[in-house]
Amino acid sequence: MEKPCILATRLGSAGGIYQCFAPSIEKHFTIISTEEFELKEQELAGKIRAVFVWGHALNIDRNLLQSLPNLIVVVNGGVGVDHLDIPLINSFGVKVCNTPHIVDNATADLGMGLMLASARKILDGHMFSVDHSMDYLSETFMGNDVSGATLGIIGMGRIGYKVAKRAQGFEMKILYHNRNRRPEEQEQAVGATYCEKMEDLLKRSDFVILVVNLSPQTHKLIGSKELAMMKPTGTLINISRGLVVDQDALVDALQRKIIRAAALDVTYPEPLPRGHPLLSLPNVIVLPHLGTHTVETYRLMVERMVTIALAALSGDAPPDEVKV
Ligand SMILES: O=C(O)C(=O)CO
Repeated sequence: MEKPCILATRLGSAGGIYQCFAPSIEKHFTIISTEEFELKEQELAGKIRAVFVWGHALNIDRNLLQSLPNLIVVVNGGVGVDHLDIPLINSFGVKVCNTPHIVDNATADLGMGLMLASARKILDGHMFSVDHSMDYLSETFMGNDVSGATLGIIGMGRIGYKVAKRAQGFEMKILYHNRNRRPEEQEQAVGATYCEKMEDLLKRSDFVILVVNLSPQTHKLIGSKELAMMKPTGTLINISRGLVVDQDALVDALQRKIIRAAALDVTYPEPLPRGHPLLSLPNVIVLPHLGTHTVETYRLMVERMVTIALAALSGDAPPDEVKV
């Protein structure tokens, strides 16, 4: 029997780094890459039952949805679905699902990695080892302690909580700010103290990590006013979405030494264009949104995406449907 088709961004492209995950999809589906779809839209459109999407790689707009009459489900690899117009997709009778839980550890690990890399000048040290262009004893390499420092977590959902667990291992003092306070036993389990006002957290933290979803409430949540509340020795770490921070305000705060450092997995746009001021500032680390990028996490994520698509196609309620 002919397998149903899925339209997959990134995964399908020949030789793409995600090619190694294709076999678990191909057990059940034929993968149509976006490139192939563009070339043979007339022939393929009616066969596509699911779309697998990672981030902004595919714009699922009205035109695309109109061209896929038999589409049942859009499955997002990762938790954040701010790049998807869910009401529009649903208006075509198509469900949207994501893969929460699976990405939590990898994303929390990366947050810790950014904090350590920034505080301990790990990238500067590597650059020195490569080209010896700096003085080994220069203050460039003089870092700051993570152990014992105060970490402020803004957004205490699943990933924020995982960050807290890790920070506990580093004997950090942990503050958090969240729409809803966690039950006392959960706070105690990771030694986290609730700050009802974000301002308190900003003033008291050595490291502030952003772990919120992007929403109208969190859009540019951190601007010049909030940055000015941070300690001059403070570091901002962002593993949520670029747009949670006003990037111009961040550049200004770093240039004027209002805060000491920033470590960003996410920016807008992604990647930042060459020559962007954040890329040439000292004390700034910018990654190209690597939060979930581990072989193990991608393998689990792709398997989960297959499970979701199979459920949706068989008419069952798919797991992890995102409802708005
Ligand atoms: O899961 C997601 O949405 C992420 O962006 C993790 O970095």
